[in-house]
Amino acid sequence: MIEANGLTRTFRAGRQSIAAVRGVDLRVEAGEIVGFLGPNGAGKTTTLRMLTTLLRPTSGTARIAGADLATASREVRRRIGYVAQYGGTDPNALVEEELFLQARLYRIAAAPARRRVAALLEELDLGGLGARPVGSLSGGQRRRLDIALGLVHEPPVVFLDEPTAGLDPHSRNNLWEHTRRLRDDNGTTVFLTTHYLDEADALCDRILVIDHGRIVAEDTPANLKRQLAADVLTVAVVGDPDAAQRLLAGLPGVRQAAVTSTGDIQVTLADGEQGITDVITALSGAGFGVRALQLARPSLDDVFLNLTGRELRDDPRHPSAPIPTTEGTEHVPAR
Ligand SMILES: Nc1ncnc2c1ncn2[C@@H]1O[C@H](COP(=O)(O)OP(=O)(O)OP(=O)(O)O)[C@@H](O)[C@H]1O
Repeated sequence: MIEANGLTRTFRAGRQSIAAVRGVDLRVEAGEIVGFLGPNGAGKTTTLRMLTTLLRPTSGTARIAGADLATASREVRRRIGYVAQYGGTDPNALVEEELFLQARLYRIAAAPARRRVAALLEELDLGGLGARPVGSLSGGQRRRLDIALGLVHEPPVVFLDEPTAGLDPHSRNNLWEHTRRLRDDNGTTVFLTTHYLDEADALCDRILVIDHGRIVAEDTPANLKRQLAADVLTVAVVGDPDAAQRLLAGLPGVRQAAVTSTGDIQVTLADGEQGITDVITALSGAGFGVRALQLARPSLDDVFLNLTGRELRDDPRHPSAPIPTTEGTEHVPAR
């Protein structure tokens, strides 16, 4: 559904040449939800702007929903929805007017446009808000309107730029639910950028990590965690911890075993779920009792740090604690 080869963009800033995106290859299948992550300045926005025809690549090619970016950019625009980080909607316009206008801009005739608006209001949980001025919506409602505006022409692919930035946790969950539904009910392909690793983990089938203009990793969240960060098991044994440590250090699947200052044994495992069984079996076979066990699974933060040497959330523009919106709670209807 999205295929890019060697996508490159260099900017000129005075005498300087800035290689923002340096040969990005990517492939997104129909119906996938793919998260595009990277530290500040990594090249996410530049890539997104190229894929959505807003910026011409310096070199490289891409096809979106079957249309070539360079030779059929108008067709690309027709086949994609793009939800920018800051929607430019007039705050005084009414919600349904905005949607209707957008539908008309896509040359949808008046009667079907009205039907489409009604369906979208329902789909994105905005029923009853059609006659409200856009400026009166809460943060979560506003983001859902932005998404509805991007979906008016029923595009098979939608690009979301930081869809939940600044929303409170409840509104973020609600938006994830809507994004999943887009894919599950309509088969829409979703390509999104995010600064929230928990969002990428919870929502995305696959993650692409970009750093210094190049893709440095791509896989499912689970595989990335397995490959790039380890599970750590802390065991408290009844018996001599040094002897237990020597025993555990020799087990297959154990990368490292060390006795901590409190006399526990910290075991780094390639695969925590399998490893925990092997550790217990080996300890009890050698006559050690087990007083306590604790397994720490890696997070995408660990993966990210390993890959880029940087935290994803070290930018004050993207605080780790989401800024609450005026809306306290939003109802996610049971499905
Ligand atoms: N119009 C421009 N002129 C010059 N340099 C630019 C321009 N746009 C982006 N850059 C540079 O290209 C690099 C990549 O920027 P880009 O905005 O794509 O990163 P990003 O990953 O989206 O970052 P952020 O998370 O901060 O939004 C940065 O070094 C940026 O300063």
